[in-house]
Amino acid sequence: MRSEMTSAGPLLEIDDLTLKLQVGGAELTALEHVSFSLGYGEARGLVGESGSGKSLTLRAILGLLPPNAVVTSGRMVFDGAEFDLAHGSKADARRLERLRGTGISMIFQEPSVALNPVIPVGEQIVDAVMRRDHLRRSQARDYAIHLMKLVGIHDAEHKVDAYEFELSGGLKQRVMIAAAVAGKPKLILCDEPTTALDVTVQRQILSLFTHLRDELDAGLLYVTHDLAVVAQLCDSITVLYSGNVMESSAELGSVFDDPGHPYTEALLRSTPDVDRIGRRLYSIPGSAPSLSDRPLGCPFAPRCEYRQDDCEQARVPDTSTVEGREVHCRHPVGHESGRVQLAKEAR
Ligand SMILES: Nc1ncnc2c1ncn2[C@@H]1O[C@H](COP(=O)(O)OP(=O)(O)OP(=O)(O)O)[C@@H](O)[C@H]1O
Repeated sequence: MRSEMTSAGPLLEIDDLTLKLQVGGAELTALEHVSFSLGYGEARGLVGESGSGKSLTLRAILGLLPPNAVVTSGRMVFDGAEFDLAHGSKADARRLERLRGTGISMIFQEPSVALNPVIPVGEQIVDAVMRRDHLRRSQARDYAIHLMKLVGIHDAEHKVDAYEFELSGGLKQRVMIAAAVAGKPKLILCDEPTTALDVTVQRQILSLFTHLRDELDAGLLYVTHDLAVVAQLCDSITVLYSGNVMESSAELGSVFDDPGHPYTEALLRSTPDVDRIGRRLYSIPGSAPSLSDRPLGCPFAPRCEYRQDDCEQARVPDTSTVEGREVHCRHPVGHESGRVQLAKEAR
């Protein structure tokens, strides 16, 4: 567990982020009162099924939202500097822009989207280095080659002059990781960076992240739907469902051992596990609501095995703390006798 606070507080704090999307004349809520924090050097998994609002959360942090998105509330503190995400001034937008690439970097799911096809990949890393350090171009190139080696590109002296179309998917992703760390960011946002890769390369990239965490001491906010990835890489976890935080904890192990929210418990049960080979994998019944069809009460209630009448009456409780972590549920798993045991047996 490497989560650390400085006396000034965490590296990143997101507080009460609510985001609406204008779609066909309607205003749809995509994120509702989302809050979490990340310590210096900490890796937090931001987890949830497709459409739960993970990418929009990252985009809000970067200030790169789609044109039909409106942040109606939200405050961000990054490395001691405060940003009003809802009513940010032009000066705030310029401060956020300055953070991109130096204070905060992003690694995307699909590297081809982020890499420029007509500029050699090494040049793109050099540009990122020079945004941060006032080096001569030849020095920046040497540093780019060093970074390419750091991310496991063997013949970096040659690959530095290659174009992205000449590289395999795994190598492209390594180049993008090198470009993302070139500006020595304090925070790296990762949006499912291994999803587009085959399983063997996925594993290599994940161990690269583990290695880089030791080298760089950067905070990592890692978006994924895969709890096995979170288990390998992260210290802490925030579980999103339909734009709401369901459960959030600085202690990943405690959530995996005793999930507090029925949704977290269902996600864990539906994660493949080598110990359970041959046993049928649980799948959560039904599907997540669309933005235009969010239920009045807890959004997970229609799929929840433990739902009670009051779950469908009003939104999820604002805060409910169960043993040091936030669980936004009226009837958390383990709070009623026998629940934890039942959940464990089911897993
Ligand atoms: N610009 C947009 N206009 C309309 N709807 C949008 C827009 N961007 C995102 N959405 C919707 O908002 C919801 C949250 O999207 P988001 O991309 O954040 O989900 P996600 O958790 O990252 O999903 P995935 O794992 O599939 O990438 C989804 O229902 C998505 O379809």
